[in-house]
Amino acid sequence: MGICSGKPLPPQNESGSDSPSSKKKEDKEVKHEDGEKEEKGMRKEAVAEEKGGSKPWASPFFPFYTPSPAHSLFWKKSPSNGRVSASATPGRFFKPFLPPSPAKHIRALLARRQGLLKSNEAAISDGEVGRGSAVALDKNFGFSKGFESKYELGEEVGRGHFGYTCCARSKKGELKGEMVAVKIIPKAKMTTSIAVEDVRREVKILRALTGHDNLVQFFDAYEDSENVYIIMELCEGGELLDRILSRGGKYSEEDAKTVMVQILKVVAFCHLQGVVHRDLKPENFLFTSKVESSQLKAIDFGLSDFVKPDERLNDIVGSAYYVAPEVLHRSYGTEADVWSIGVIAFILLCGSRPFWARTESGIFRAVLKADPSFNEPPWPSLSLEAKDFVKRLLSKDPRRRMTAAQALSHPWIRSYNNVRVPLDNLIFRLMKVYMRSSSLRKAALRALSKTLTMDDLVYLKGQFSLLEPNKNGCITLENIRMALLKHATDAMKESRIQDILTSLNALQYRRMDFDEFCAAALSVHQLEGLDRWEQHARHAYDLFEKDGNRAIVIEELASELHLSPSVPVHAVLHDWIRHTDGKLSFLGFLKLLHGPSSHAFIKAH
Ligand SMILES: Nc1ncnc2c1ncn2[C@@H]1O[C@H](COP(=O)(O)OP(=O)(O)OP(=O)(O)O)[C@@H](O)[C@H]1O
Ligand SMILES: [Ca+2]
Ligand SMILES: [Ca+2]
Repeated sequence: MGICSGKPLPPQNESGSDSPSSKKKEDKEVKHEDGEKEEKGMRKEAVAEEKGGSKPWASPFFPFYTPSPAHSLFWKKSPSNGRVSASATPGRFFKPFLPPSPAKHIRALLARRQGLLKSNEAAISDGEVGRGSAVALDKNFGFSKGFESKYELGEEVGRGHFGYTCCARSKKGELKGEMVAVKIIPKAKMTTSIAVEDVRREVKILRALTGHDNLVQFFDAYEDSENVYIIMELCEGGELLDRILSRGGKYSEEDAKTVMVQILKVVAFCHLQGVVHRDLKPENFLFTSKVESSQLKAIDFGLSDFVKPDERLNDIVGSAYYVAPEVLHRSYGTEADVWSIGVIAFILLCGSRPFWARTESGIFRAVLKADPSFNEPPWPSLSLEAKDFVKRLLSKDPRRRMTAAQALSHPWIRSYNNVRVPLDNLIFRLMKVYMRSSSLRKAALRALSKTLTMDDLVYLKGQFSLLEPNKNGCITLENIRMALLKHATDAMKESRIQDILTSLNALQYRRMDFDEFCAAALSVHQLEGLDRWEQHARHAYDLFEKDGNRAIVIEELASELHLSPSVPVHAVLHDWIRHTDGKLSFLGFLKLLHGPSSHAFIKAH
């Protein structure tokens, strides 16, 4: 079955960051994957386009793009009526003004959901042999019945790979007379248990998270023998992608901030609730109305999942242009969403995609290896803060990447309308490791915390006050429990609060003041990613020398860092201890800051 998309495919004639020499291999890879015809067809078209390319930018709109059907319904003046116009597609030399286009899902994702992977590929892909095979599927969801008696279905307003959305009028109940949106997912399309589970989770997550200002409001879910019907608020302003395109790609910094703040708020909220969206892209944000300043709403939780703070997911999910490197490495958490937001931010500010190539594997290579350029126009004319903001979202190492809550406290965003920053799960993860650390490591972190800048402290102060310290300026485990309960939805109440509290058990018999909180909740990895890291570290080491450094023997240091017995500790740790007095050297100090070693730590040495 071909993959049905409600929109034309993106132009395929741009030069990506992948090398031409890799093309042969990609052609081969395409043969194994679903969407082969589509890709090949597009390639032919691309060649034709390259030969006859004419200047597309005379029009404020991109002529190859047909907006979603929602446009014709809600937008009086649609920015484009035309279908793909081969001759008008931008040519190679128009880079860097490559407009974004509707993103396709990663092919392996679709293949798994359609049961198209060969059984051994499916097994390798995530060790779930047989999940994709044709065992009788239970397509009963336990949703309400009698959709037709409650709603009068109207026109289609949008379409995706998994379902199509219509507007509808409510005939009964609280919403009587009101217009709603109904996402209809045909059961016939659910050919694997993965596809069925996706729908189950989509509704469960929507139901649990509904209520946030920037998340589409969920009303109910229905089913009959043919379809699942998800009833939501009707967003009449169209997709963010359509707005980006109708503006000719670029947003002023102020306008980009308006969009970014709303995206970050809803994503920070999802992450706190333990939900990762996994498909953030401009198509999945809708405006509530045609008014330029109308609210933005996140939709489409079809690929979303629950993830615990220390859990790593491994299935490759999302849309190629927006997928984070660690997703391709099959070990990721909520940070992957932040990467996608970085891609959206990059597009908003400069009008083109940071990672582009002709084929899916080319895009993946770019995501893994290429650094987007911030030297080409319009970047030199944008503020340093805007660039720093985008770079810190597009950090390849997820541990160095800002969280959504941190991004809301970044200087570029912070100045915007006094944004309220929500509680950040990251602080609990870091506090947990801190609480389990030796007094030597705590002293090292405390020294480092004394070198934090005002910007770092703004975020930490905000987080500390969200935990509502007692009058004496200290937090206890009870404060954390209350703060978590206050911010939790049903999604989180399931298990996570208890998990977090258990992980912080060491706080049970003591309290923590702000100074110690800074040492506990700072991220060494994030600081390491900054240009000024060397200065920070040197300064911190000087402070540590004055107050904290002590003599330590190699064996003690090895056990402190949880080095496995197989590591030749004397050879490895030789330079970490100063020979003159047996105290930590600067190198040892840096290693200790990282805390108990991971596998990667030992390998990296
Ligand atoms: N609440 C809504 N109000 C108005 N339009 C909506 C609403 N929800 C969805 N749509 C429209 O329907 C389209 C498809 O919905 P959605 O993205 O949820 O489907 P999907 O099949 O999961 O898509 P995808 O291929 O991205 O996975 C959206 O892009 C949007 O244009
Ligand atoms: Ca979608
Ligand atoms: Ca979807």
